Amino acid sequence: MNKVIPVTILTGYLGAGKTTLLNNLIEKHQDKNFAVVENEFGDISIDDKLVNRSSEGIYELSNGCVCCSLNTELGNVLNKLLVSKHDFDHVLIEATGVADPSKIASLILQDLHFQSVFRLDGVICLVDGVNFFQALEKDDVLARQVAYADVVLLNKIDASDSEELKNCEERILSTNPFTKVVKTKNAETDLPLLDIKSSGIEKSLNSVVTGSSSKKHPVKSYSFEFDKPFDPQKLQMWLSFNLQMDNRIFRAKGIIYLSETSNKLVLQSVANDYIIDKGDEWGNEKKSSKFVFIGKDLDRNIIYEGLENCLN
Ligand SMILES: Nc1nc2c(ncn2[C@@H]2O[C@H](COP(=O)(O)OP(=O)(O)OP(=O)(O)O)[C@@H](O)[C@H]2O)c(=O)[nH]1
Repeated sequence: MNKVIPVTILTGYLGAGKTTLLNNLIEKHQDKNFAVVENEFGDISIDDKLVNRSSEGIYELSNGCVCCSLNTELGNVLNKLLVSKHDFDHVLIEATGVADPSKIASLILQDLHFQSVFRLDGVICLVDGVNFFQALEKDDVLARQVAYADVVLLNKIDASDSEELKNCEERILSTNPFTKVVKTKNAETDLPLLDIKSSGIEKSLNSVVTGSSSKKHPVKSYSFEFDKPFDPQKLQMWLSFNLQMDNRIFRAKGIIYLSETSNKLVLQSVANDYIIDKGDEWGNEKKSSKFVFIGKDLDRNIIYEGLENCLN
């Protein structure tokens, strides 16, 4: 297998509708050969389509998909899939109801071996429109799941009233202003959820209001824009310190403007890792850097001043 395989992570709190979405995606994309990685085999209601159980613990389905359980570390499971005889062109990982998706995402983004085989396509978070706020109060996990999501499906709209849904949507967007929120029943949507990487950080950052912040909850997001170019060394040091050593920022995205290059640089950070990739050429576009940071106990002014000190 020598093509780069997209990986989609499905997250969401217990019972939010992840399995429902997984089944929808498999049904809708008959052309794809999925490798589905689940926490526990049996979660997914596709048993009737099973045709055989291979010795490596990978289940082959009649539609060409394979399915295996996340019974050991994800790295081992992915390696097992890669060395298996099975051919697949997209990986769907259903993360456990209480998982922190950043751990999964950072394995794909940072592991040198996996980097060359997989690319993180997107993180889709299922939110239960009926009990979102109760789940939020229990712990940080749901806020983290929302913070990492490229798309949030605000599900079970049939069972929740419009006022409640409006509050949920506001809260989701104030936690993560660059996510896309789609209201769904049975996790059904026409919005493309796979191969969404191309929709880009840039577009999402452009829609973020500069300097926005959420209101009275611990997970906040702040966005910043700078017209002057950055000094690459200074910025690298600031990013290493704040993203790798300090645990308060748990998600960051950005477009970086350096005077040395005619291309944009794209920053992606999950958990304590970050990567900077070459983006499109600036062309005639007005050059500026844009960042969004999501995390807990963040101080907007300190971040702003820290970044300002890294300008040329
Ligand atoms: N009313 C309603 N029920 C839904 C909707 N979507 C899913 N459900 C139901 O909610 C229950 C949980 O859905 P799942 O898809 O299993 O949720 P999950 O996130 O995979 O659950 P866990 O794996 O236990 O965390 C099932 O009974 C679904 O049929 C919806 O939009 N409206």
